[in-house]
Amino acid sequence: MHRDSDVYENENGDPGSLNEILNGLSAAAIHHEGSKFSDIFPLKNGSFADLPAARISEMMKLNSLENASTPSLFSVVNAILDESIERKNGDIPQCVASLLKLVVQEIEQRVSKHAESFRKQSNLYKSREEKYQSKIRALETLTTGTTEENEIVINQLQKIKLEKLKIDEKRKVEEQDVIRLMRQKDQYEIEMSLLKQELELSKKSYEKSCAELVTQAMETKAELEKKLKHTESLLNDSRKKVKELEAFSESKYLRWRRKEHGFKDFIDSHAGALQELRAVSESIKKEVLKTKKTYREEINHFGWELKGLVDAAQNYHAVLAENRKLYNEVQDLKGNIRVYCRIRPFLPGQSQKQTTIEYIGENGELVVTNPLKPGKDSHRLFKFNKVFAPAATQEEVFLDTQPLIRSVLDGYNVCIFAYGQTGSGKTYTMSGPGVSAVEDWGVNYRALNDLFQISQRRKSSITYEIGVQMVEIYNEQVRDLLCNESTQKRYPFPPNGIWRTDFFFSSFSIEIFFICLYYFFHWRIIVFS
Ligand SMILES: Nc1ncnc2c1ncn2[C@@H]1O[C@H](COP(=O)(O)OP(=O)(O)OP(=O)(O)O)[C@@H](O)[C@H]1O
Repeated sequence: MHRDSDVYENENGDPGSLNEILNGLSAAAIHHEGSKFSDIFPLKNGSFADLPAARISEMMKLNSLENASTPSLFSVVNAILDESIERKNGDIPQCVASLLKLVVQEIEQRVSKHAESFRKQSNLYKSREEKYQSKIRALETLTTGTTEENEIVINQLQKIKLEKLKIDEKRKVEEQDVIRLMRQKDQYEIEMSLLKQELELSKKSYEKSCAELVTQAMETKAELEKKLKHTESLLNDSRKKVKELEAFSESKYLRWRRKEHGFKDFIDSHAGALQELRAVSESIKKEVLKTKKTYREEINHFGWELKGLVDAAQNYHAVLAENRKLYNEVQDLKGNIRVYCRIRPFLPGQSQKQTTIEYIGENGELVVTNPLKPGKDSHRLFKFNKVFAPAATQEEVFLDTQPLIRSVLDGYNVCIFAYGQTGSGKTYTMSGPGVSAVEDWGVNYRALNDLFQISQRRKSSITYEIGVQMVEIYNEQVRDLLCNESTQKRYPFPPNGIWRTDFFFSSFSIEIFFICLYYFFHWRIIVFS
């Protein structure tokens, strides 16, 4: 940085003009390293208002204004004011005001410095003038000496006069400069006073707006605090409500979740069932179509069969009569009365060696021995329709009588007569040793079971009316075993008195056991239309 003494003297030690000084100041400012003013203030292309507050404060701290030239400082001030007037409607921010203040202070300092330097220079010029005046006087005294010396002195005087003239001219120029600078200074001072006034006004308006803002801020703060308290209380209430709602929604969520699962399962199961139903419906449709087709075919076929059946029904009575005739012929051939013999095995405790059975033939022959009689009489031959050996089962005995029993369903009378001495096995054969096991069932149970099964199978076409009669012949007396009244028990029985539609079975310790089954039936001929 140039010192003040350097500014006001040129290289030869002569004082420089004000323009040079200013130029020197500008050059010094321009070549100052890292603080070129045009870099700090973008006056032409940029905008002062674009400068951030941080940048302005940085400039203020760096003393960048000391390095700036005075015209550039004035340009800055003008630019700030123009900018503020144009953009901010006269409002000047605090930072800008501070900067302006600094700029104005800098200008004031410089102006005072310049005035001081001008005073010093003026004094210097006055002292030099006095020195030259004394020199002139000395020279004038010398002129009174020798002419040569006088001439020399005159010449020197001329030179000095010339120099003086030059200096006077320079001085006049400098005085003019000083006057100009003084005028400029006055102008600047006027501008500065105007600026100061504007600054004061701006400051006042700024302070006023600041105060207003502060009161507003206070009011707003109080209001906000009030609102904050209200909001906090609301927030607390809301939090409580949120917690309650959360708990409620959680429970509701769980309940809905359970319901959803239930519905889902229900829907899944129903969807599955629906699919199955659809599949079943499809198959049923197909089946229905198929059945319709089959039904149509069967109807046709049935029509033909019905026709045959009607023909057969018309011929039934004739066929039945023929059947009866043939059956009778078979019975005649076989014999209407058939006699079977069943040999009871030895009872526990009876000796096996005491048997009198000599021979059992396949064709119903039976040879018994009597060791008490001699010769031919010791053997006796009996002839039956069939002889059942001691090992014969209840079923084998029944199977031989079954066709005969079934013929009652065709309208024939059948009688099974069991005869034998006490303990020979009549009850065993007809009823059986017990009813709990089917294999023990005797002829009665098996016959009735068989007849009921057949009547059940035929119930769609034939209705059977079944009656039973159970009588006892004992000591040449015939008695009704199913009658409760003692007067009517003995033979002759009242008309239809012995027919019972109930069944009654019991075992009897009697000599002769007799059972007769008589089935009434009537045909019901079904005619299909
Ligand atoms: N085929 C058989 N196999 C095994 N045991 C039999 C057979 N037949 C009869 N019995 C037995 O012989 C005994 C007498 O039989 P059952 O009572 O049937 O004779 P019953 O002729 O009816 O006599 P009653 O005339 O005195 O009534 C019974 O203990 C019976 O179990």
